[in-house]
Amino acid sequence: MEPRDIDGDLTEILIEEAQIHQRLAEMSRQIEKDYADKDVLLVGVLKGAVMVMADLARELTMPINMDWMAVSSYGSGTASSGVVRILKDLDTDLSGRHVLIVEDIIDSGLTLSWLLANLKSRGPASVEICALLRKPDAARVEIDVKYVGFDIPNQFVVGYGLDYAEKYRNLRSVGILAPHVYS
Ligand SMILES: O=P(O)(O)OC[C@H]1O[C@H](OP(=O)(O)OP(=O)(O)O)[C@H](O)[C@@H]1O
Ligand code: HPA
Ligand SMILES: [Mg+2]
Repeated sequence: MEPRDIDGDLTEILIEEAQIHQRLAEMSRQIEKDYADKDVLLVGVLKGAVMVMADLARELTMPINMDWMAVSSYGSGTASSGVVRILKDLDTDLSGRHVLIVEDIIDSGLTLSWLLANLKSRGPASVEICALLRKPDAARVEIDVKYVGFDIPNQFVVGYGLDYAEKYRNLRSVGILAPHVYS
């Protein structure tokens, strides 16, 4: 049987695994400084942020708490539906907590602007955002993001947690999905 090679579905590798880890290390040093005297709660946004959360959390040398929320707005397409649904809520009470949302990507910004407002309404001491990727040319809302890994072109990317129809999350690098896969 032919090997089923998912790399063949990419037109280009955008960010190699080593670059991701190097950047996450730099971001972690900044987070350690900024939260030197604070207990931080990392809130990972399922499912895309699983890889970022796992690697960022292990790179951080300070004590942290972790919790997860599942929201979905893309379903099995390549464009945001604009409607954010909570599929799983946090287990943690946010009152008085320093929350750092961990995301894989900010595309239109609709998911995070909704999530930010939702979490801020729960009485936390602070809420900031850490996102590995951001598409500046796709922004439909302005969001104040404290930690960003890479600004990328406005193309649909997969890998390192990011999916197309639930596939490609296990690629170690981030690449541009070939249009023939989804058109
Ligand atoms: O800035 P936006 O245009 O709102 O897009 C970003 C969001 O879309 C993706 O989630 P998705 O809905 O695909 O869920 P998933 O993480 O389970 O794949 C991604 O993980 C972000 O949460
Ligand atoms: O470019 C993307 N790829 C995968 N999932 C996404 N969710 C928002 N943008 C993207
Ligand atoms: Mg998705």
